[in-house]
Amino acid sequence: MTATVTIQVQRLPHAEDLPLPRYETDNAAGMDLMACIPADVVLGPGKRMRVPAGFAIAIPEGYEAQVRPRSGLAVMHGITVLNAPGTIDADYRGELGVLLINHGDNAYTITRGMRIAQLVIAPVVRAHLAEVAELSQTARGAGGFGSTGS
Ligand SMILES: O=c1ccn([C@H]2C[C@H](O)[C@@H](COP(=O)(O)OP(=O)(O)OP(=O)(O)O)O2)c(=O)[nH]1
Repeated sequence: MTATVTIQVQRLPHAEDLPLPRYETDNAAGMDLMACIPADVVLGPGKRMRVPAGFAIAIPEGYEAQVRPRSGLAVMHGITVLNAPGTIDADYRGELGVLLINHGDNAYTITRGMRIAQLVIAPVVRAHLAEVAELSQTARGAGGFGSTGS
């Protein structure tokens, strides 16, 4: 059984004709985000842009939202989320933005209402940092970045 949480959403005036994000299948983890742009935008190879999503949300304390790429756009056109996963904080009340980048070889046209990314709601654990002079020993120690081979 999947946990659910209620999130208040405010549709912004420039998004009145667009649907709110929704889960496309019964068990989808992410709600698709739409491009809330007034007119088509051509994203050239290597170019990036902040695409407004047309709404703001109030995430309950203890949760975050993550802006993640859509695999279809990535595999077919090289379009992805530059800062994936984008972090939407529980105390953010501004319009959600999707930072898209074109890693493909061709220009890609983003149209109003196009589903450009997905929003995943996740629980947050906050850390209390306890400063110490030395950390506990482990077999790995400081090994990382390929230390175990390929
Ligand atoms: O993909 C994203 C990432 C962030 N945000 C919004 C919500 C988030 O809560 C806020 C701040 O994001 P982040 O902490 O990643 O940005 P920052 O560069 O550290 O800016 P700030 O100093 O405002 O925290 O911007 C988005 O709309 N989309």
